Amino acid sequence: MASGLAEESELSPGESELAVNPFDGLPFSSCYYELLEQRRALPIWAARFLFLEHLESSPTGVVLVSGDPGSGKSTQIPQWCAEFALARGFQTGQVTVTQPYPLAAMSLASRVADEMDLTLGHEIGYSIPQEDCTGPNTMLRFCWDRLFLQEVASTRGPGAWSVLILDEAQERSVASDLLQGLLRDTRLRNLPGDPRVVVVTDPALEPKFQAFWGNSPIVRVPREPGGDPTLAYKDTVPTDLVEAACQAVLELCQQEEAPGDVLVYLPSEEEISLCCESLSGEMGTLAVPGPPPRVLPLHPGCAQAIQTVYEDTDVSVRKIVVTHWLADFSFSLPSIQHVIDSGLELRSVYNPRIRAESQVLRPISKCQAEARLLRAKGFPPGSCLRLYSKSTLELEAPPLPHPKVCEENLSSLVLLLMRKQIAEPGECHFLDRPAPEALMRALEDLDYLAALNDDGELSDLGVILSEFPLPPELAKALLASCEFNCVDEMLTLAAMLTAAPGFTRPPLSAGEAALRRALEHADGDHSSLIQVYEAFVQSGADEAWCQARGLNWESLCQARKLRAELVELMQRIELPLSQPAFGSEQNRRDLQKALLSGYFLKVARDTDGTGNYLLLTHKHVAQLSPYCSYRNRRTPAQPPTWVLYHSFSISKDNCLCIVSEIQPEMLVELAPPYFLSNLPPSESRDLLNQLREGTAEPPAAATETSSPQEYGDGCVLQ
Ligand SMILES: Nc1ncnc2c1ncn2[C@@H]1O[C@H](COP(=O)(O)OP(=O)(O)OP(=O)(O)O)[C@@H](O)[C@H]1O
Repeated sequence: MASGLAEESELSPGESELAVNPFDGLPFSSCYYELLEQRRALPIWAARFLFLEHLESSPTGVVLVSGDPGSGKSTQIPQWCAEFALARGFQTGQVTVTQPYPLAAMSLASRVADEMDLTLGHEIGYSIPQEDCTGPNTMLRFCWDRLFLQEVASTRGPGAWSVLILDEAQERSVASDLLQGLLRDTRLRNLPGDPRVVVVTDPALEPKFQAFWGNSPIVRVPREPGGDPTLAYKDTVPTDLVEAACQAVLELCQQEEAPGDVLVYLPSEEEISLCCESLSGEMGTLAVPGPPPRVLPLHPGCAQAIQTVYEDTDVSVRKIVVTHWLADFSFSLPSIQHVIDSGLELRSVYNPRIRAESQVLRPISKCQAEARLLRAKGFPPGSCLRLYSKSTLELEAPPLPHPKVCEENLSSLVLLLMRKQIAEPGECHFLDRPAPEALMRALEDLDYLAALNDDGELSDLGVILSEFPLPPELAKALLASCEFNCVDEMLTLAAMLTAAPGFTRPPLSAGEAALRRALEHADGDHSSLIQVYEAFVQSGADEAWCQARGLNWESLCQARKLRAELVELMQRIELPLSQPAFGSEQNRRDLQKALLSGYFLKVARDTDGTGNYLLLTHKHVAQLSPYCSYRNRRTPAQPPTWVLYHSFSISKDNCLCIVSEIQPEMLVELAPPYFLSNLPPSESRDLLNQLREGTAEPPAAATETSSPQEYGDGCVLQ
């Protein structure tokens, strides 16, 4: 086994002056030994040899690891697996660690590179959307799990691996569940190179994974000794959670006997921002000895700023970290002494019946509540204030986190699964089966998009769609843009819809609103997105330019990277690019056609001019989102009758987001005929069928701007 290496890295400078790093052959730095001391103090260190033994001899090739948050699983297991793989000469490739959140993959790679005394981007790397920080010599890679699933299913990525670590399996991300489902029947021990799989979880999920993985050995990390935090509940849930959380933080900061950093859990990113704004205002005026506390947000939008939550440059400054579900398991900050837990989470849940997303505010699971409490454990023990009652937790909280596979739109994942099964046909065992309706809906949507052939198998078009890191309808629109000669604009749109989907934040000031209005395009929200992107690039990707317009600079930078990635992908699979033509009348129509080729499932019609749009597929009524550019037009401009929308949300309001006008004739030309026949009976469907049969009078709006023959060139890809 790899114990030779494992023992070697236990040496300290006094024990061996000549100890060299086995991964790069260089002597260890003093920083390595400092971090080694910290690593040895982690609860998981005691389980090191047991883990390596099981990794060597597991009869199934799979090892389960279960331990509390902060016990050292995410940082130590990958290093031990790298030692194991090195001892076998990395015969079948690198060690890959999947993470459910890109931010965690990035942050862990940086920490592990330091702990191993290696270079980030060389021996240690990470792959997250729009950022591949790896090199030809990368032997340990942290990867967003969805990206890894995409790599496994398609032709991209490094292919084989020596050890695959599925970390944070208790988060129940769709990709992690699916990867386990695909791997369960793989006889790892019979594969070339004898690869290994490690599944890492919180103890609450241990029985479930143990039952799933049969007789695979399990390593239980002993719980850290240390006092339990004092736990307090609120009798009633406060009406204003942000205010209650701020109040609790301020009270803690004024107590001299309660030093230490504070972790605040709120339901959503919006509340995190409000809380940080409010606390930052208060901190300057707080009568506390020493420097004012530092308020830090922690959510997926924080990107590069993430390391600041770990930095300990000045221990005399108290840190207040404000976060949500992201830090339930993935971010362990040892300096935390106090936790304030709102007990709620805002999650996006997909309803396949009406193809709608809704933002659901719901109680966190008991398992998450326990993980949050444990953040305040230690010497001396800290405190945890739950902004809810004990009976709320006992009666309303589910025992375990919800499996995401039961809450997401599955069309992308079914596409990848079908792609994978072409190469290796077999069954996917679900840890929890998605509702049959969700799977059927996903298959139906893929069929309409022509991703399936007559036998229900993946078509050639489906294979190409699965190569794109985009939802199938957007990938289809991008492919259609090759037919309609507007690839340049559709690339921008695909990148913007994915990374920076629009004007979702209201402008803050009149000046900001005026600057932003200048970016709105007469043709609707999709063209506005292209216009915003082009203006952003022209500004030299200037952060101040974005700020002045209330635009998210980081999202726009992401969009730029994604666009470049998509261009590369198009070139690799030899799809044609086109010259920019944004703004011309021809380009406007081409863009509409390409969009409709992918989004014909998302069309709505205002039947009586009141702003109530009837969705064609579900007879559901919705309104334009308050941020839709058509809503801001001065009278007498009327919102369009027929629209195509990017998403439909049924949370606070019933709204269509990112909307552009279309002509029904175009829909008739571009949607598959059987889609139109399958629509539920409505006046709109009758009208479309009449148009198809050539028996309808074109609506006035359509005759004004377009002639029927303009829609004659149907999408060949269909
Ligand atoms: N990016 C980082 N920078 C600095 N320290 C870090 C970083 N990531 C982890 N650590 C530290 O490493 C230690 C072990 O954390 P680790 O993430 O390995 O625990 P874990 O058991 O995986 O917990 P979790 O389930 O919360 O991820 C903790 O003390 C943590 O503060």
